[in-house]
Amino acid sequence: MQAAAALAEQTGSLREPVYQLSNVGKTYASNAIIALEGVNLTLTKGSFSAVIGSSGCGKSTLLKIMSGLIPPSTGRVVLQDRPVTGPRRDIGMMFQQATLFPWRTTLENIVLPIEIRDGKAAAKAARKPARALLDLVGLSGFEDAYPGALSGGMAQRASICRMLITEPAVLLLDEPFSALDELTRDFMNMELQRICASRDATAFLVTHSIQEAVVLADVVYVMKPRPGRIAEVVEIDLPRPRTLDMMTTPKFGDLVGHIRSRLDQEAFV
Ligand SMILES: Nc1ncnc2c1ncn2[C@@H]1O[C@H](COP(=O)(O)OP(=O)(O)OP(=O)(O)O)[C@@H](O)[C@H]1O
Repeated sequence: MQAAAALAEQTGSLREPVYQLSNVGKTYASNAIIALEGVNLTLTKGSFSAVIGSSGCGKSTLLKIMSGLIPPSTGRVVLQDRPVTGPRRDIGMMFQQATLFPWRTTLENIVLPIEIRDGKAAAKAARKPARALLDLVGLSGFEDAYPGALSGGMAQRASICRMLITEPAVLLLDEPFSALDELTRDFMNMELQRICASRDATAFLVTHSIQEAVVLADVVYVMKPRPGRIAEVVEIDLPRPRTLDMMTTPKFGDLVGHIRSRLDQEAFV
């Protein structure tokens, strides 16, 4: 019992649920494809979850439903006790590309969600917290730089700030560093862990990399296609903070090997 309680604490399952999906399914009307079936998952406060699966297993569909962009065909999606029926202020999103506007400075890009939501005066007031976020992600001094002058990693740091400025309850991360080179990606993953821990953020990551899922997540959801479903939930009981050195340990290798064995091999390199 004690061991179970310790594991539950480590994986965050003793903390309050933030985001809950119950029996979520999606059938696209245009082609009658069952993209998702019977998906159940709970994200607890401060937890980091990852979803991995071969191409076409429904990861994007799941993320679109979670972000409120498309409705599920069946089931319930609840964030902070309220059903998700469309895009919401308390949902933060980050994509593969930073999608910063090139004609706005870094600071102006970061406060843009506030400007759209609450107007120019509110965006001006948000400059102070935006500067604090730039400091958090190591971009102090780049407030007035235009995106063209930022590296790929720096641009993604700026988009982390833009995601965090509205203080979302959950962060939905769609392969945020997959366009970066491997070294930068590893480094940014460690940065993401640090930033999430410092804000007690609840995060959900879609990735094609088993290593990335294992090094970052408390829980990895392994998906399988036709119909898209969660085939296994793997708890990652590695200590925190995670380090890149951990990736060379036998325990890490065992976890990666286990997840790999559950996936359709042909979709992974
Ligand atoms: N808008 C849509 N209309 C019809 N079918 C769709 C639509 N979007 C996705 N699908 C189908 O749903 C299934 C799941 O697709 P989805 O894009 O969610 O998978 P994925 O795991 O994100 O794939 P990938 O890793 O290649 O991005 C696929 O069979 C796909 O063809």
